[in-house]
Amino acid sequence: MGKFIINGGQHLQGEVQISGAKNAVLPILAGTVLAEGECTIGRVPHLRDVKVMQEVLTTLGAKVKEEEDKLIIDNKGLSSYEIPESLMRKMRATVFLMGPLVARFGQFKISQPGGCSIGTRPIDLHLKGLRALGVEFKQGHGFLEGKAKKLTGAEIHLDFPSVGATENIMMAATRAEGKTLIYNAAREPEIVDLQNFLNQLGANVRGAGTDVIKIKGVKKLHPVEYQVIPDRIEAGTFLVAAAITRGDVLVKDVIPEHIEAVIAKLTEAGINLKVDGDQIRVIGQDNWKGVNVKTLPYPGFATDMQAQFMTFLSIAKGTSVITETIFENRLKHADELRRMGAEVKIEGNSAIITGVEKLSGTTVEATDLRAGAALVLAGLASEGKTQVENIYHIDRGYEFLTEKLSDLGANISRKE
Ligand SMILES: CC(=O)N[C@H]1[C@@H](OP(=O)(O)OP(=O)(O)OC[C@H]2O[C@@H](n3ccc(=O)[nH]c3=O)[C@H](O)[C@@H]2O)O[C@H](CO)[C@@H](O)[C@@H]1O
Ligand SMILES: C=C(OP(=O)(O)O)C(=O)O
Repeated sequence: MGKFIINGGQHLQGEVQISGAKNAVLPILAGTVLAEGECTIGRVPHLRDVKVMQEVLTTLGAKVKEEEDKLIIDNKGLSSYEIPESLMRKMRATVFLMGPLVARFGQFKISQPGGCSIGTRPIDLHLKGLRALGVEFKQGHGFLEGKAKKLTGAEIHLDFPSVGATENIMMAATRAEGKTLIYNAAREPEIVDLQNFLNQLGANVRGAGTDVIKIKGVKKLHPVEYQVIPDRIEAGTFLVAAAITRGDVLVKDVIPEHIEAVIAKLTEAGINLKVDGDQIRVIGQDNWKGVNVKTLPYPGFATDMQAQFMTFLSIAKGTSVITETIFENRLKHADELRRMGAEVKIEGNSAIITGVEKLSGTTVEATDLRAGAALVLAGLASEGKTQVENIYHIDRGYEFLTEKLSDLGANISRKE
């Protein structure tokens, strides 16, 4: 298993280009199943999760070709609606295929996805929504089958604005007869991106970005070329990397409105940010102050930026409180940051952070994707050598991370 070796202390300088969004591309790739023919998806990041989705589509019978940052997916010959357990295990995002498969084949078979280190992550809201559209489920030992003789539009009230449930229901409803209304829908930018993609396929989806999404079912969808949005979490991570190393970095190809909550918190901490179109420049300085952060559904502060902020706040002046409200077990990075000298106390779903002057390099372990990113940031900011282990988690969500950081002057290398 690979590790990163980081010799901290460099001030990052230069420009960095943000890649396509992992959380946008995964449902969109699943959504290509809806259209019989060849879809070309652009700005696809080279990530482990994307590879797994490619493998899943190929297993279902699609022909997938890679051309630089494009994936060309020919779904004409799709012959299977069953995802093998070995692939389901590799990635939770395979659940996004429930909606598209039931819309195309009237059925699917997947293995029941488990939780992961950040929480139990049930899929009850996905199932509730699909059931309302007419899907009947059979759950067996380790598998979950869904079948619908016919999909019919329905009014669905989500108990929580789940991103994945909203996406699955949207995709299934594109081919349902009549109108579907999703109330308390998730409002994340990736939902808007999925709506734009589906509408280009010929679907009739309105309201993404608000908490009510309306879908009028259509008979047929056709293949398209589509480019996914830039990754707001990767962008946020680079903003923190620049600030924490007291650097001067221009983050390019970002949609600033997508990370307003992150920009607001960095600004409140005293970091100097200049937003200009689709670029954000961070001019780091020596001191910044602690701030309180509470993770919330969009447009609140993203849970996927929480770990990176814990690193940032661990060397801020004063005390900060981070409250994680989305996932029940997403503060594990605190243990690893403590090993690097951070002072973090966990109380329930909150982390109380007393800023220290500096962190010191040591060997730490990435427990999940963003925890891993937080440890890389800690390594960049700390004195001495940091070894981040289990970086396969980080490979799920950051394209060319060592290359991008090295180009900014970081001393980071990868050992397999
Ligand atoms: C691939 C992708 O897009 N992943 C993102 C997506 O995950 P994901 O779609 O899994 O996140 P959800 O919004 O569904 O989950 C949020 C909360 O709702 C709970 N829940 C969800 C579904 C359900 O049926 N029942 C239920 O109880 C979850 O356990 C969690 O506590 O949104 C999360 C929240 O912004 C992000 O952290 C993930 O990076
Ligand atoms: C939790 C994340 O992703 P996933 O839902 O794919 O596990 C993430 O991107 O931080």
